[in-house]
Amino acid sequence: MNGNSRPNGVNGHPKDRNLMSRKPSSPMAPTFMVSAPGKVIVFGEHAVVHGKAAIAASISLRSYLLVTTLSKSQRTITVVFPDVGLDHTWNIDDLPWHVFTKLAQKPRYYDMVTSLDPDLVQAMQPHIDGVSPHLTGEKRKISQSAASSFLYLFLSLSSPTAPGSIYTLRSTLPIGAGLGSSASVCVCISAALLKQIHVLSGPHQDQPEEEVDLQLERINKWAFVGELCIHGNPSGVDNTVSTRGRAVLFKREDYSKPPNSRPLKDFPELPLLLINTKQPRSTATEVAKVAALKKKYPGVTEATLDSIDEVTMSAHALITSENFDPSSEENIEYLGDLFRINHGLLVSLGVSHPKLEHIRELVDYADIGWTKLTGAGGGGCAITLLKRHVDDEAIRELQRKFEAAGFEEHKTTLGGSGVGILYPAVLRNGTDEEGGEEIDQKKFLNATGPEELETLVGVGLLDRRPEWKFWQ
Ligand SMILES: Nc1ncnc2c1ncn2[C@@H]1O[C@H](COP(=O)(O)OP(=O)(O)OP(=O)(O)O)[C@@H](O)[C@H]1O
Ligand SMILES: C[C@@](O)(CCO)CC(=O)[O-]
Repeated sequence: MNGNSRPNGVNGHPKDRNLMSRKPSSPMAPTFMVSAPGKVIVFGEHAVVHGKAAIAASISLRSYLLVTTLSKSQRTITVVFPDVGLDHTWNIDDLPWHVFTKLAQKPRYYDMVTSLDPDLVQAMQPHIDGVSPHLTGEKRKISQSAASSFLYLFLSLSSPTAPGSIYTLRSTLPIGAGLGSSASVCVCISAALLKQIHVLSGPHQDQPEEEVDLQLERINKWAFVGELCIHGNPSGVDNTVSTRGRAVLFKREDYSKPPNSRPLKDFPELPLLLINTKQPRSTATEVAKVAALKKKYPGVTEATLDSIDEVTMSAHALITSENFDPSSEENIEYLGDLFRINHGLLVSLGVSHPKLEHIRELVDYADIGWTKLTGAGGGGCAITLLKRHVDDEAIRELQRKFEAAGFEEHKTTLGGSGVGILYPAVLRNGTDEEGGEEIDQKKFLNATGPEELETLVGVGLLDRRPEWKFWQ
């Protein structure tokens, strides 16, 4: 462990924490916040890792990262990610900047990085080993992988002269449930660090489309690098939809080139139920399972992945056709059939879970829709596309059965905004504070649960908060 690292440990509820000692004196920049959404993969998970197409849409559950710049004399960076029990401080001067003298060249913020640098990963390791000593097993791994992703991006994008800062992250997304929690965190980290090194312009009204696109691509590229630290082998679909929001058709055939991602304008507001098995799993493990299957049965696995590609492209053709009408029974049934087929193919790839099958069975018995797993599977979430004209009581009955089985329903909407910024971190929030309510770390950490967090800083669904700005 790096002797100068200071593992602080998160003990108890954030409300108990005395954060006053952290309050910066004469900060060098205003406190600001960034936010990015999670996603559902509607079609094509796993196949997308192997160069096939996927359709994904952003959801209204999001991560929020508050950046507090310290005074000039405070030469530390602190990550406070209470959702994963992470609270750690590094001295900026002790970080392994020396590794860049060995590397051919330090990556520049506009470079395209498609793999992790093994020298940097190795040099970082002693600074990660001491993170979250109060946790053990899987919990420690989760906490350390979030720290790795942050530190890799910090070292790549910042410099030894970076201002001391505190990065506080909270999310309304369930972690490791297939809803892109890691991607939304990585998009937040990328956007915050790029903002701090002053290489993001806007967002502002009338910003030309190409300029907006450039900023989003910059954020997306580094978010992908963060995902590399967590996942091992991400396709990039999650960070792309988290950065850009709305819905995309995504394909990455050649990992050394940028992916092909096409926005899906007017993505339909499909009548979906989003059910969480609450069975924990890791995306990296599920992705590795498919890779192992492909190695063992290359022909069969490739044919299965090709079939998933056909399903995705068939759904895409329907959704983008002129005659598509989401209120048409025939169209919904067509998409429903594709849900069922896509799920069956994922089952044969070995990435379902008995609890996901239980959700599917309950929906099938009720005969009110079509179900598929979403995200990496192995647990996590399933989505059910509801049939037209389903009786409300039948849905309530099903919801009771989900609850009795220990599953959780997430209420969310599809296709919202991508990465956004609140600069400075001040919201009107209906308070008497002159100029609005300043969001400081204490208030941010004290918000209990997703609802309070949404109320305090949420991007806002129905009553959009005008202070949040988006590149769009
Ligand atoms: N709220 C959070 N705070 C800090 N780190 C987080 C948070 N949410 C996710 N992470 C990081 O992301 C990892 C979870 O990523 P994983 O890919 O396994 O799940 P996911 O992104 O939710 O699912 P999927 O990739 O299937 O959509 C955690 O191990 C942690 O490192
Ligand atoms: C399983 C996967 O296809 C989706 C995870 O949300 C992995 C990826 O695309 O990186």
